[in-house]
Amino acid sequence: MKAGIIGATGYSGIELVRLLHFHPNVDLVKIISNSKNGEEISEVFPHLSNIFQLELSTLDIDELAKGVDLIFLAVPSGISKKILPVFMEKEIKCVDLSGDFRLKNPEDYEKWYGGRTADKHYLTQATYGLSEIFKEDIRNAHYIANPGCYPTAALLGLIPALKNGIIDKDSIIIDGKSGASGAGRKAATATLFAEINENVKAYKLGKHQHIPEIEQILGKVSSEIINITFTTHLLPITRGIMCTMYTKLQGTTSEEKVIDLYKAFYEETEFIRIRDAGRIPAIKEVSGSNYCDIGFAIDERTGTLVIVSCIDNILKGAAGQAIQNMNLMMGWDESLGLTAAPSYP
Ligand SMILES: NC(=O)C1=CN([C@@H]2O[C@H](COP(=O)(O)OP(=O)(O)OC[C@H]3O[C@@H](n4cnc5c(N)ncnc54)[C@H](OP(=O)(O)O)[C@@H]3O)[C@@H](O)[C@H]2O)C=CC1
Ligand SMILES: CC(=O)N[C@@H](CCC(=O)OP(=O)(O)O)C(=O)O
Repeated sequence: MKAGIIGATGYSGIELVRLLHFHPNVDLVKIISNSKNGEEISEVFPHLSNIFQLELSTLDIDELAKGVDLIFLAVPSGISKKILPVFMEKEIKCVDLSGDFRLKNPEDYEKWYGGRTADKHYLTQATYGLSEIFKEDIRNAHYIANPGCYPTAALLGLIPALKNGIIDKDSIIIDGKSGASGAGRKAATATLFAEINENVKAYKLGKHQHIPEIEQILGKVSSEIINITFTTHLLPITRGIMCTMYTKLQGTTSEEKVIDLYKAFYEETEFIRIRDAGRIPAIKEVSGSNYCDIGFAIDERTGTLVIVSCIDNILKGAAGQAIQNMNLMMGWDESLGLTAAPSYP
């Protein structure tokens, strides 16, 4: 199958290039960049020297549509909503990594992202691609709204407890922490070395664009209105996300019972690893892989279940999950091209 990437020079885009080059069923034939038009990808990114050669070109939608079966859009939110509808009209399969097609309520998009949402006709055609939770919908989809990085970690950690009624839906607090690559490759003061090194900052308090996305999906799986408290922090590391989640338990239970429940919930999945009692995951234990590792602790004094969920933001939080969704859409094994173990340390 022939694939193309729009936004191949960004952090998610270049990770898609690396993963798709080694994917057994994909021929990566088009890589699009406005800023590096005409340059060889391995000249712009020397880590690909002697591995992958292809010239970057500017976006010509008609020409691109003629040459590929599937497109990945790895461009900023606000850009995809202008491009994806054109591919929808041409019935070319797409996986969009941006936030433009995730929120189904136009008012939410306007409030949290700013600007007008995509037309409803196109918005409703995009399937939310949280691979493990909406597998059957994704298998039948043509267009995927790939989840945000924080929502992937948070939702995979919360959904089994919420769906099984073991936590109070009104008591969800998510403490999210991300490496700097989550902010993308564009130059910005907030992600300068001198700003993040030996520092940790909280940001976008009560204003993060992933709040409505997490609430939308928790609401969908529980059929209830869910409001969360969500705070994000920037860590002095390159890759990785940790979401530590605090929720009140409904009644009493044990860590072993919670672990058994999660292991049963994710029994059929490839990339979720549920930790045994007392073994809390760390970012380094998933970095460079498509895994999401989840661990638990119960604070019996306060009746609180603490859930810790870790992913690599560029893999399971972006390019890795995008490929997992492509595999599902194409009817292939969902782990094709994604079997690398985490790189440690
Ligand atoms: N980084 C992460 O951890 C995650 C990112 N995402 C989402 O994935 C998408 C890509 O993110 P990321 O890789 O971090 O972003 P980057 O900022 O690293 O890269 C953005 C890419 O988009 C291209 N681009 C920028 N502006 C335009 C434009 N106006 N028209 C067309 N192309 C444009 C740039 O290429 P050029 O200027 O060369 O054309 C570049 O290749 C975003 O929507 C982001 O929200 C989702 C989950 C996690
Ligand atoms: C560290 C950092 O800045 N991370 C970004 C994650 C961006 C992202 O994935 O956002 P989309 O929803 O637009 O895809 C943030 O917190 O906004």
